[in-house]
Amino acid sequence: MIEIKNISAGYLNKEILKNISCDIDKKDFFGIIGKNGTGKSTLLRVLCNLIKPYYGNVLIDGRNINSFSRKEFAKKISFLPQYIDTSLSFTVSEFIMFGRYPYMNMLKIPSDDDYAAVQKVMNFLYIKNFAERDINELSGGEKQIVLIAQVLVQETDIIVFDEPTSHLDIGNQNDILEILKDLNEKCDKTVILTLHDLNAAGEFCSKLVL
Ligand SMILES: Nc1ncnc2c1ncn2[C@@H]1O[C@H](COP(=O)(O)OP(=O)(O)OP(=O)(O)O)[C@@H](O)[C@H]1O
Repeated sequence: MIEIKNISAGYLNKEILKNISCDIDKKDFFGIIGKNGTGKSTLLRVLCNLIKPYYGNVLIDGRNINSFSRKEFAKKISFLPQYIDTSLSFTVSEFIMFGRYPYMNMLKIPSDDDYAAVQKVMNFLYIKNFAERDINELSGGEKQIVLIAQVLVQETDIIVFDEPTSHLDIGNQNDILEILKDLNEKCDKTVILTLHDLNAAGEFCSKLVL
């Protein structure tokens, strides 16, 4: 259970979110919709502890998110931002492995468990055949699935996506949303996402906030 309590937040002294409260249940496929620039990404950043609110709190299972260590928090909640730089050259399996950072020791050498987790996610998303390809050679839709793989390999109960279907054609949008729905229904993940497609939001989300 996530409780967003009376959040006011923004950038420098520009307040974007004013007194926002809502509860997100463990089983929710929770959609956030709204016009451009209304603060959807800002709310996700607050939820993922990337920016501090001016006022208010976010609690996960009754615990204030400020009380988690970075690694502890990264095992609880994973986040796929709207824009992510994939310009550096990595193979798909190397790129997915970055998602295992909360489980690695100071030397950052992947363990057998880390390799097994990457394989498991690639099997789940049917992308094993991409494993050795350079991430920059993939199409937009293929890359999006690899980004989701990196989030999943973090093995958190809560996954947060900022517009996971933007820039995708309708077929790919649907495929991605079906994957997220499976994660929610079959793998018991709490899914929180922003969407612009109101039809898709209505079809897939169990709860929507505007
Ligand atoms: N890093 C930042 N520094 C300063 N202002 C920002 C920053 N990020 C966003 N903003 C401003 O905060 C407001 C809300 O932006 P935000 O990205 O949260 O909106 P959004 O609802 O997610 O928009 P969109 O649907 O276009 O992605 C906008 O006015 C934006 O210009």
